[in-house]
Amino acid sequence: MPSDAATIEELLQPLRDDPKHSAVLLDVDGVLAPIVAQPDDAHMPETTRRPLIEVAKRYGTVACVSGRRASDARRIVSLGTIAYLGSHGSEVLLPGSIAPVLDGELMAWTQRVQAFAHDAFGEKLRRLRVRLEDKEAIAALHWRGVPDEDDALAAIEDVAEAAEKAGFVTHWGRKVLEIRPPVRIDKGAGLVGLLGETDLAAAVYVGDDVTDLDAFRGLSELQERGRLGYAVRVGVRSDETPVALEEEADTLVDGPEGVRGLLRALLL
Ligand SMILES: O=P(O)(O)OC[C@H]1O[C@H](O[C@H]2O[C@H](CO)[C@@H](O)[C@H](O)[C@H]2O)[C@H](O)[C@@H](O)[C@@H]1O
Repeated sequence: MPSDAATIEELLQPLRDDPKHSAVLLDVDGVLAPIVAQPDDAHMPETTRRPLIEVAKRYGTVACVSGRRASDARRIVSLGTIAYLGSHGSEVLLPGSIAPVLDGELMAWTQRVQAFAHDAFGEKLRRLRVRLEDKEAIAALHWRGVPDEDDALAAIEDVAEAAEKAGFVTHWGRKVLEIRPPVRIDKGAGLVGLLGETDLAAAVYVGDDVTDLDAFRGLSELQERGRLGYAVRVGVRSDETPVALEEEADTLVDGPEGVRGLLRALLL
């Protein structure tokens, strides 16, 4: 992160100068929706929804980019006029669409991923109160808030090792292990797919986790391709902030409250 960090208002000025040719790109969990123990309980507060509705009216492109299924991200954000990139950029749900466009290569793995996950999710993980999230081609094991997080993590590390041996790819997020197919899943590639044919003056991406680093790099790729002028990468600080996110972000804001402030700053 640059040491002579400008204020968020200053960093967002190029977007405010040309909102119709600017993109506002937002992660969901830990950014718009505060982190909670049960993924199904996540929601975006009304105090965030109000400025987001105004941002969606003013800016040319507004999209949520989530590790969740695109439809799940839209359920949480509950705004039909913006785009959703789900499953870490692999699914595209355009504004007003009923169903997402899915990545065929990824979806072809659903049965194999789910079979592995259900076998792995045995008596031991259940006793430790680990939760299994079914995202079709991706399976997620969550241990946030279980009675013994250390024991749960140790058991999940064993599952990760077995998953890698079985040919899957594992990815660690905020108190979650994802078991993924060995195909490219990348928020940056998703963004380049969504915006690669659009000429943008400026864009901001806001994220809180390792998977968001790919989105930061996606902005750089759009710049290198000459499709995007100015880019600002915003990290969302928490007690779980990955070091790499702090290093690669242009600036940091504090939690979903800080994101709300950023949305309001886009409307100044
Ligand atoms: O890319 P995101 O929109 O940030 O999605 C990342 C993961 O978010 C969810 O898990 C995280 O949030 C949960 C609810 O606050 C929390 O309980 C969990 O510990 C976090 O890892 C979601 O369940 C995952 O599928 C997403 O990949």
